[in-house]
Amino acid sequence: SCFVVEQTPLRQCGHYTPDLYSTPVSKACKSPQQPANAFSRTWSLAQRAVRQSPTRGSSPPGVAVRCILGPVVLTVSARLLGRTAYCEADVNNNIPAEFLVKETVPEFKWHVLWEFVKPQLFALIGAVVLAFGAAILNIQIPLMLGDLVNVVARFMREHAGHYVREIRGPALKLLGLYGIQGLLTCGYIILLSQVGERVAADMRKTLFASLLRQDVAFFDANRTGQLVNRLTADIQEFKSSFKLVISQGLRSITQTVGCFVSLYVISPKLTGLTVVVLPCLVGAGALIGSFLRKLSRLAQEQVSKATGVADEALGNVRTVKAFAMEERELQLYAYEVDKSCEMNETLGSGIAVFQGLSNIALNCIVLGTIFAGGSLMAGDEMSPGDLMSFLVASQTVQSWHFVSLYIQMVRGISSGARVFEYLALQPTIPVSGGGRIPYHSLTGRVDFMNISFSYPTRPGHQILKNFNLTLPPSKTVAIVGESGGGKSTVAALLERFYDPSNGVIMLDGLDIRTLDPSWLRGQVIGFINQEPVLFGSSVMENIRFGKPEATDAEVINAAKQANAHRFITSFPDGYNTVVGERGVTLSGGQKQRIAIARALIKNPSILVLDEATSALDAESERVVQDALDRATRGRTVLIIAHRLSTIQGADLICVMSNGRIVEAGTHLELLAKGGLYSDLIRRQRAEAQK
Ligand SMILES: Nc1ncnc2c1ncn2[C@@H]1O[C@H](COP(=O)(O)OP(=O)(O)OP(=O)(O)O)[C@@H](O)[C@H]1O
Repeated sequence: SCFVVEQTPLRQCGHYTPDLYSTPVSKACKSPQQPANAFSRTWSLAQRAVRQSPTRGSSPPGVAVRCILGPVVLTVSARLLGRTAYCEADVNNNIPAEFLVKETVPEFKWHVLWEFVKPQLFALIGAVVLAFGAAILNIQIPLMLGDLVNVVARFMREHAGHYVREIRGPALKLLGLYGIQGLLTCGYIILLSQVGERVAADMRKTLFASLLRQDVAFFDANRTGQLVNRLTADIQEFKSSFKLVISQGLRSITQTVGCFVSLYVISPKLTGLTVVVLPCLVGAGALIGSFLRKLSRLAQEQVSKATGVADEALGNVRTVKAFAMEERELQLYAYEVDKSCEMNETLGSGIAVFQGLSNIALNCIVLGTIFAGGSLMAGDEMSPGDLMSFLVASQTVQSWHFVSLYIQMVRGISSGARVFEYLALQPTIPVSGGGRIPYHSLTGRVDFMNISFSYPTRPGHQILKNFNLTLPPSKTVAIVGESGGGKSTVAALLERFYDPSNGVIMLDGLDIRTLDPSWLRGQVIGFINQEPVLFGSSVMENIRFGKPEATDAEVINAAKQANAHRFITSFPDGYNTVVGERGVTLSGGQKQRIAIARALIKNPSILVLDEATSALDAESERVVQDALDRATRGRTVLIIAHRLSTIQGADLICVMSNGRIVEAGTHLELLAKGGLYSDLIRRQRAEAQK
């Protein structure tokens, strides 16, 4: 019998196996029955068999039997060892606790799986046919071994003819069969690996696209880590199960004839031979193994890289959405996923070659044993039937595999169902689609009309109540008010991160729900917030995020407008300076100015500044404020402000309280009024003097 070595994490149990599916070895080794135990159990069974089971024929158990069957037992033991560990590894696969303990299990949708499998149908059918062929050969091989033994037996009985000449024919036939079996095994594993990797890659891309499409409210309700896990752990689990169930399931069903073997024999004489042969095989296996492990590590690193891209995009989804960059993030992710798909396919092929070679090697041990042991049969110490029954039985110890297969199938189905659950989600706010206003006729007037709003995650907590506000074209309007009063919520509604529960937001007299959100966010509104989020790429790429098609000259021009050009060019790598994850290598003021350049490069008609300078020290604030003053010229501007000093020049200042505007006017008008605004000013001055 052959087994899929790729999924047998024996490495740290003292045996080599490449871990394609990254099953944690510690878990695999912690299986209730250690492989070493399996080996000694097989060994002791073999000894008992020698003591308790005399051969059915007249020949006494003697040297010949031991010489022939000893290495065969070792071979089969080695296989059983692998098999046992394999089964246990399956049972102890690495499913994080959160995935094992689930209150509700979503339904597995076969038609969705079909959509992913359909493009790989030919490869899948090929894999099934080859696997089936390998399984049929696995049944044939012991029978042919029996024929071979009969030739040997006849020669022993009749002592006629030339031994080597007589045995050559069946031996070559068997050798050919081993070769074909190895090829079939190699072929179906390559195909299955290809199908598994491509289905998984397609699932990852589709799931990522589906996640990026979701509303901001969806991300309020779900933890990014969990989403990323669905992209990684769940799909990985599903892929492993998919491959395993097809390969092992098919073979087990085909090969398990229902017979259990209890004929294990020791051959002290041939143990010496085995001691010479096995280390060579183990050495060769270890060599190939280390190569495959390296491949496996690289492939896993690539998978993590892809996950990193997804994690960053999903973690910064507001920024991605504010720049309508869902499509670009999807492309970046698809690129990394395709790379990891390619590496995993190479790894799969390596494992397949290893599997084929190990099958040939192991089978050749059996052949060698019979070849060598045949000469010992001359002593009539064993009947051919005994040998046959042993050989056949060694091929049929597969039935215990069904249990682990079933467990793996259940895991695969629940992982798949969790993935499909997110694929089926439909956002309430589409990413794109809807009307656009031609650039030359867009004035940038915004009207919030009778807006009421509660966040979907807190439906009982009303943030805005009959909120009314107009942003006149090319004017600057500032909103001030107590913290948590709903100022940022106004900006989020304008960006269409959420839709109001009641009321309408108009852009140039058109309900923004009828407009294309991708156009609105990508071209009309420039959004700069208190803690700008940068991506871990170069300064150039970060600014270009605002307009992917921008030339270098446009990027530099935007940086100049944002007062950023001088500090960028002072870096040794200039615009190619990599800013580190989330821009950690830059100061707050530098990050802010790059964010301003990123917003300005798309030349937005409306600029939303959400406390853009409140996190900066006085010097940085001055430079950034200077950049903002330049940036706001000629645009409709909404400033959400905490520090009242920065908004005194605004055309209109609105004071928010209890979800609505309670005061509005210029700085001087509001001061003269002596209401809430002048209170805020007084309080802030008092705090500054402390
Ligand atoms: N994503 C969200 N989900 C649920 N509630 C939210 C969400 N974002 C904000 N809130 C709640 O909405 C209310 C208004 O928040 P918002 O950020 O609009 O206030 P703010 O006036 O901008 O406050 P600050 O000046 O402190 O930034 C707060 O009570 C806040 O807890």
